[in-house]
Amino acid sequence: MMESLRRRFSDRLKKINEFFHLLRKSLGYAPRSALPIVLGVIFLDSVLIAATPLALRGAVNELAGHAAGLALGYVALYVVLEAASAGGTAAFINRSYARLEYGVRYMLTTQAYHHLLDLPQATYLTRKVGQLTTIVGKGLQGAVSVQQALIRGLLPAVLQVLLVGGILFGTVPPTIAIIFVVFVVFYGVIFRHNLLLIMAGQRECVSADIEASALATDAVINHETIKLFGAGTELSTRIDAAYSSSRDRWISYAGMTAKSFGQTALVTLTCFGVALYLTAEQTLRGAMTVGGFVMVSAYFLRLIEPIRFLFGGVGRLAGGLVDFQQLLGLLSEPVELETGDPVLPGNGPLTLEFDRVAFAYPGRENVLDEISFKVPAGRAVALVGASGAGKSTIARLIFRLYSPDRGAIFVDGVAIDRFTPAAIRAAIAIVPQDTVLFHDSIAANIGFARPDASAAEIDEAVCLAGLAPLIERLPDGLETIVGERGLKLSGGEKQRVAIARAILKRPRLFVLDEATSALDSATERTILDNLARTTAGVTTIMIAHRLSAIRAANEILVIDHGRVVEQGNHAELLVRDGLYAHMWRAQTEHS
Ligand SMILES: Nc1ncnc2c1ncn2[C@@H]1O[C@H](COP(=O)(O)OP(=O)(O)OP(=O)(O)O)[C@@H](O)[C@H]1O
Repeated sequence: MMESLRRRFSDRLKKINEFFHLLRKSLGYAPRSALPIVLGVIFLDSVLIAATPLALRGAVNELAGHAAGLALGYVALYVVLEAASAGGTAAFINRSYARLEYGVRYMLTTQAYHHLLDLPQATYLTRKVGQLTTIVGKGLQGAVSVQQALIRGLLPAVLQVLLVGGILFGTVPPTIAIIFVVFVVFYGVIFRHNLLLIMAGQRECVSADIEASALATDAVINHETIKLFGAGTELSTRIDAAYSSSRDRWISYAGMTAKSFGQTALVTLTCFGVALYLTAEQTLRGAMTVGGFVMVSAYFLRLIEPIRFLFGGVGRLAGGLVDFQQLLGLLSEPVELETGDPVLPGNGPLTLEFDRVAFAYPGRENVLDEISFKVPAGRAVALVGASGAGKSTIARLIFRLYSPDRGAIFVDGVAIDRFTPAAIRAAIAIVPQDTVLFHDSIAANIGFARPDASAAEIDEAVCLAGLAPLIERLPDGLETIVGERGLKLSGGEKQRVAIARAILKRPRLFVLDEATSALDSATERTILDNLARTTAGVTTIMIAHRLSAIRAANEILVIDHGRVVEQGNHAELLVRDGLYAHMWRAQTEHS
């Protein structure tokens, strides 16, 4: 019994701590200059609101006593206080609050997107893009709701409760002031209880939302594949199911908030009724003035407003906290480490060395097993082998998208983990196996490799990549927009954009991962000749299935099950009559 009480108490304490932690975090995103101004104006507004019923009481009492001069003075004061609060401070709060809110939106959006871009590759392989963007969008809105509920709901309510409480204790009989305290305490207890319950309900709704929108975004991204496989109906059914589960959860959540709203309305009305009854009774007995009655009723009515805002805001606050919590979770995921030297020394072609490198993707068997090889500066080395042998994985390790589990990789004799990933990536260019382009112009997609490149340099890269005939044919030339992920270009055209981009970068190490696999033989020959000229003197790693594309390499490494099983130039490997010779015969015999 004691143990279960202790556990319940510590659970509660944990939840309350978590709640305050989130509140503190959300305030952390408020611009420093805006927050004190907003808080100052809210304080002033609360003082005005608390003082107004006092002036009203004075006006009613003096009117009842027919003291014309004093009565008019109180009426004037009442009007001025009302106008100052309703017109002046309220407008100023809106204006200064906008600076705060948009400041938070800016800080959080930019921080969230910088963070997403800095997350390691592995994170993207386990999450859907729609999931990440929904978390950012909802989290941002959540932080704004939390701030709003706090700064425009909770804070004025607390300030007014304190001020009104103080005034009531000084001006009306204690029984009435005690009703007020009972009201605030009941209110507080229900508020806290409901907030925790509603947060739990919201959490379920939000995760259903994120799941549904991740599924829908994934479907939209893959719309072409869905059409090609006639899977539209199946996907629509799954999207329907996901959204209907989210709808059902939101409906039951709305029931929960309505119940909480009902409870608080009951407490408010009961306390209001009892307080007015007691005040009326005291007034009839002559213990209070009519002005005092009007004042008490004005205080309760005035308190109902911020309190209603607060209650109406419980759902928003709870929802905001849950969404914001999800975003904070994402923001706390570790980013790629940027420790190490930010620049690679020298500027010539790099030497590259793999020394007994072993690597496995998380939860998978070893892909690379004790791989060792060396590429001297300015030489071209080809990696060949069966599909899934681990060739692209070697490229990913060079780019530091992953780190070896054992062994080490060196550039110019220095271990690559001595440099930041950005430093390594700045020195290398890749033509990847699958080219994905930005929804932008061809020029922008090529220039992306080197934003300071001149138009003449982009034109040169376009020619070397064999893109010139295409550009001439297109009405908008280099300014042609390539569509979502480059969908308006053919596979071979996209690949040539990627080649132009890599050429423009003028790297110290080229990685060509199936760089010409989507091209016809004649175009491949021309581009390979151009590439040979461009990469002459630059260290190059070529990965290819079509052996004709790499036969000129200085050295060819045959990879099998994550190991280098043969090594030599084309002629040497043919003489050796091993796996390479077998692959070569298989390809030439069929052509
Ligand atoms: N992100 C990943 N997570 C888990 N396993 C992966 C991941 N990427 C690749 N693999 C697995 O690692 C192995 C090697 O993949 P890799 O892409 O290096 O092969 P490859 O030799 O380049 O193949 P291909 O010639 O078909 O491109 C494959 O079995 C693949 O399924």
